[in-house]
Parts: sequence; structure tokens; C-alpha cells
Amino acid sequence: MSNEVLRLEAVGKTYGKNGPAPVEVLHGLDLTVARGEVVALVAPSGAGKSTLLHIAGLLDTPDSGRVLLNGRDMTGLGDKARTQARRRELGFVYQFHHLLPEFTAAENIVLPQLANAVPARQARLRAADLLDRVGLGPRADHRPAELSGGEQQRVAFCRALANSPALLLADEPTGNLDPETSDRVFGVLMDLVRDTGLSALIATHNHDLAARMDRVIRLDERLA
Ligand SMILES: Nc1ncnc2c1ncn2[C@@H]1O[C@H](COP(=O)(O)OP(=O)(O)OP(=O)(O)O)[C@@H](O)[C@H]1O
Repeated sequence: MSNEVLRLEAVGKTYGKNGPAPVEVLHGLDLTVARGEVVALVAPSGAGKSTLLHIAGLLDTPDSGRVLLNGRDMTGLGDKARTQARRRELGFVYQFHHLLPEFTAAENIVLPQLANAVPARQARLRAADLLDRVGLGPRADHRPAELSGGEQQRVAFCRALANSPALLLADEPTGNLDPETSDRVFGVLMDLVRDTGLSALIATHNHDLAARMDRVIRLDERLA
């Protein structure tokens, strides 16, 4: 198994390439995340952070260069294979939780596992274990609207980890919380990532949070 969970090689991306006003966002970008490594991605607004996360998350394709996940070249894979790789190998956390409002916290963590053909009983046990780890065991049967912002985000972390991904991709995972809650909830995320030996690429504007990760990558004119 490759020691690198993610490798971006000379990745380039230009929006509106054939139109009147092309926007070159990424140019010859190289980036790696090693197994068990937690990498901060710090970028000024508009530098291409979301574009990079979409490419790393197999939600978008680069115009040039290669994307390797667990040593496997994802460039040129069809939609079906990409979706499968995304479901099995990647976990996503966004600034807003995007939990399904009509389902409980536990059900929100069970559903992505059922989509991966995990037996229901096993999926429920996994959800209960993850909720315990983030201190939300007693809130398993509550719907998102019955939880605080920080609690909703903790459930979203559990959902991202439900299928034991190789890599967590997070875009401002505590960005919608007040500074004190953000700090605390980010600590919960880091504990969860460390306890499970997960690798992560976490975009943040917060330099204090970035400093708590193993390595900081700055996406600016020098890199992009
Ligand atoms: N579909 C698109 N068509 C044209 N330009 C785009 C498109 N998507 C993004 N861009 C441009 O590409 C650049 C990078 O966008 P991106 O969303 O990756 O930035 P970002 O670093 O995530 O910014 P922010 O932190 O503000 O969300 C921006 O200048 C943006 O306007």
C-alpha cells in the first residue's frame, strides 16, 4: 500500500478555457498527504482552495496533471469508478453540516454506510461508537434542528468517518461557529482524526487552527 494517501502532480485548472475570459486557478500544483498526516490548506479567498478540494475529492477533474489516491491514478477514470472511489476512500466535511433534517443524528451516520452495502446492524453500531467518541451518545436520536451548531458539526464529522475513509477532506469545518466553539469543536475533530489514524487535508483561514496540524500548505501565487 502506498505511503501517500493523496498525490496531486502538476495539476492545472482553468475555468472558461474556451471562452472570452478564462480564469487560470491552478498551475502545475504538486501536493501530497502522507498516511496518517493532517495537512492544513491555507489560502486567501479566490486562490483556488475549493477548486483544489473538488479535484482532490474527485468531484472535478483537472485540465492537466494527475490525481493519485492511495497510489492509484484517478485521472481518466469514468464517472462510476470515481463515485465508487469517493464513497469508499474519501470523507467530506463542509462549513455547513448538510445533515438530512428529517433523520436523526444516528441515522445520518447510518445512511452513507447503507449506500456502501454495510449491514444495518453493523452500521448502527458504528454510528453509536462514533457519536460516543464525539460526546454525543445521548443525542443519537435527536434530529439536527434539536442540536446546537457545534453538535451538528460533530455529527457531520461522524458521518464523514462513517465508511472509514482513507482521507478526510474538509473545507472550513468549523467556519460557521463562534471562535470559542470553533476552537473546541476543532479539537474534537483532531482527536477523532488522530484516534482513527486518518489522513486529512483541511482548508482553513484560521492560522491558529492550521498551526495545530502536522504541516501547512499555503496556496498562493508561489504555488498556484
Ligand atoms: N465555474 C467557474 N467559472 C469561472 N470561474 C470560476 C468558477 N469557479 C471558480 N472560479 C474562479 O476561480 C477562482 C478560484 O475559485 P475557488 O472557489 O476555488 O476559490 P477559493 O480559494 O475556494 O475561494 P474562497 O475562499 O473565497 O471560497 C476564483 O477567482 C473564482 O472566481
